[in-house]
Amino acid sequence: MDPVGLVVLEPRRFSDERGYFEETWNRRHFDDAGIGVDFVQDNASMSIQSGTLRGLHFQAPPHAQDKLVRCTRGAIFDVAVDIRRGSPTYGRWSGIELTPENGRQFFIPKGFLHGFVTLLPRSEVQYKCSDYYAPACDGSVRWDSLDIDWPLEGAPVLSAKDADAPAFAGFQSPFVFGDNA
Ligand SMILES: Cc1cn([C@H]2C[C@H](O)[C@@H](COP(=O)(O)OP(=O)(O)O[C@H]3O[C@H](C)C(=O)[C@H](O)[C@H]3O)O2)c(=O)[nH]c1=O
Repeated sequence: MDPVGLVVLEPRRFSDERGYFEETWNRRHFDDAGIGVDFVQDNASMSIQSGTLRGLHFQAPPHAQDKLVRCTRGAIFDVAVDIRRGSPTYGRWSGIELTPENGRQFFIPKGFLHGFVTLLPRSEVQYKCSDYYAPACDGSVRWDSLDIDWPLEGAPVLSAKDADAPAFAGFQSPFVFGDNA
């Protein structure tokens, strides 16, 4: 059972002999789907090597972030883990391959860990956030301390921060299921 709250979107793509056009973000589509969210910050990251793993991260309340993630170059395997205490899917993960070709976007609400591993060199990820960067609220969990099937061939490329992240065992989540803090 996939964690409740995660949404995969595939914006409509208008193709013609020049290529394609798509609306990558339209607030009406979220409103129509009953997802009330205001994004305030766009992020982008590029990872030189395939097998680069960024995560698993979250921002704690009062600056928790909903995220809308897409891959604009290369390919990534994007992962979200439910860390809302009391959730029927607490600790469960869901992963999806995002590429410029499939055009898929992954909506990850507050209360989830987020991370991804790149599947091709020089992969670029762009994602919208519903709150500003708040380093004092930044949190992380070790990428390999959950039963996530990362599509990796060997050890990932990690930042020092991610290499030293605490394990999920004993993690005290600041999120409560049903509390949209
Ligand atoms: C997230 C962020 C970072 N920074 C600065 C802080 C560092 O000096 C530098 C690199 O940050 P970091 O190593 O945390 O970047 P990632 O490892 O890609 O982390 C991100 O990747 C995972 C997958 C996420 O979902 C989060 O958005 C975020 O944690 O950018 C900023 O200035 N603003 C920001 O919003």
